[in-house]
Amino acid sequence: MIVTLTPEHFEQRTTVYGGRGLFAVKPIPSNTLIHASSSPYASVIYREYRKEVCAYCFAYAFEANRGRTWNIKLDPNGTGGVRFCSAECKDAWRREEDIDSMISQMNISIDQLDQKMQRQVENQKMQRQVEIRSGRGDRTSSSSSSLAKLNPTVVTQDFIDSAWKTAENEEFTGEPLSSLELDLVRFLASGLIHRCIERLQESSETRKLACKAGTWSELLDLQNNELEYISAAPHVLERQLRAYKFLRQAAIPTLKQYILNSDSVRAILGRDQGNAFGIFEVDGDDMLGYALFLSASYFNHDCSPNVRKKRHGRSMHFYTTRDIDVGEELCTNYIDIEDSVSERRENLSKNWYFDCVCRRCERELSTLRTNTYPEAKEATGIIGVE
Ligand SMILES: C[S@@+](CC[C@H](N)C(=O)[O-])C[C@H]1O[C@@H](n2cnc3c(N)ncnc32)[C@H](O)[C@@H]1O
Repeated sequence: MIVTLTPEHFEQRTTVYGGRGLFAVKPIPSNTLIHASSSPYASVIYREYRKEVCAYCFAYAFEANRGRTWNIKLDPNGTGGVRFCSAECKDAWRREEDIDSMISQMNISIDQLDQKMQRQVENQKMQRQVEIRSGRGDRTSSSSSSLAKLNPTVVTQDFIDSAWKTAENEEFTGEPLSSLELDLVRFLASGLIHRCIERLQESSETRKLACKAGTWSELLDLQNNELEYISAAPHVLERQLRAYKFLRQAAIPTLKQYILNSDSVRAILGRDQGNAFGIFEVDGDDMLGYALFLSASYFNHDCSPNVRKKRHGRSMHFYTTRDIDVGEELCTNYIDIEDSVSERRENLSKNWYFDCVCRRCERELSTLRTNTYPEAKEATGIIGVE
């Protein structure tokens, strides 16, 4: 399926190295805005930043407000730490995002379950100490995860499927979620809420607003990196399973149907990795959270990119960095392109799970090989500097 993008400057095509990419359909001058992805489908602001980042436009208080937190709260009690930089942002968020108050209700529910888990663990610890002191308990912990029991040597799709199937029948137990896991729960909830709104209000005006972020089928059309990601970082699966089980327990009634099985959650998680963008300060380096912008997920990476991205409030904008010819692929950079070729390739392989095929890598690798093995150049005649 081809996603609807700003059609004026480019089209989506299959690349020679596999997968899809965006190609210029006409000459484009440098510094042209070629695409704006107006709102994320799923997003989260990290817990530690929630009082300092506007929930709607992602403005960072430390940039604009000289180090103070934002004081326009979602409700007078500051429920869920959701804050805004202005009354306009609060209104827009309520109108466009918090349809039927779903986000507000989910935030409250997540916080309540988290607090309940914290209290339970405190009580269990106290109980245990009493038992140990009175000689009735031993000092070893009996908790072990279902994942540890499966103990894979190589992660396969079967292994992942079976871990998720098991989780579908398990209650959330054990340690309370870490901040990272709670952020993941909120990220998943925001995506599921968009999906729910799309279903609930298919014929209304509200749906049009909600769909600024895109549709569920557009999300499903993104590249799914579940196997690559879990193979590279198997420990992450446990974090995902815990987030899913917690979410199932915390979900408000309207969301329950989307998490009875794990399909929807896995669909979002599989697209998160390899497609999500960091939400950075506009003019700084702090990463405040992350977001999935569906229509912006077709720019491939190049170590000499011809497109740069810049966040404008809630939207992600893409500009050409030089004049572009018809037929050229439009690429951004996913990583720091000041790094050496080895560092870049290691970063892309470890964190993005692909071997970069860009011309700059090819050229620099070639130089590296020639310098390391000069005889290779003589033998083949094909390795050399341009
Ligand atoms: C954000 S998606 C880009 C769109 C993707 N090509 C698709 O078909 O959906 C990132 C994925 O594209 C591929 N990709 C992007 N840049 C690449 C590059 N320079 N070399 C090889 N593969 C690349 C990788 O598979 C990567 O995980």
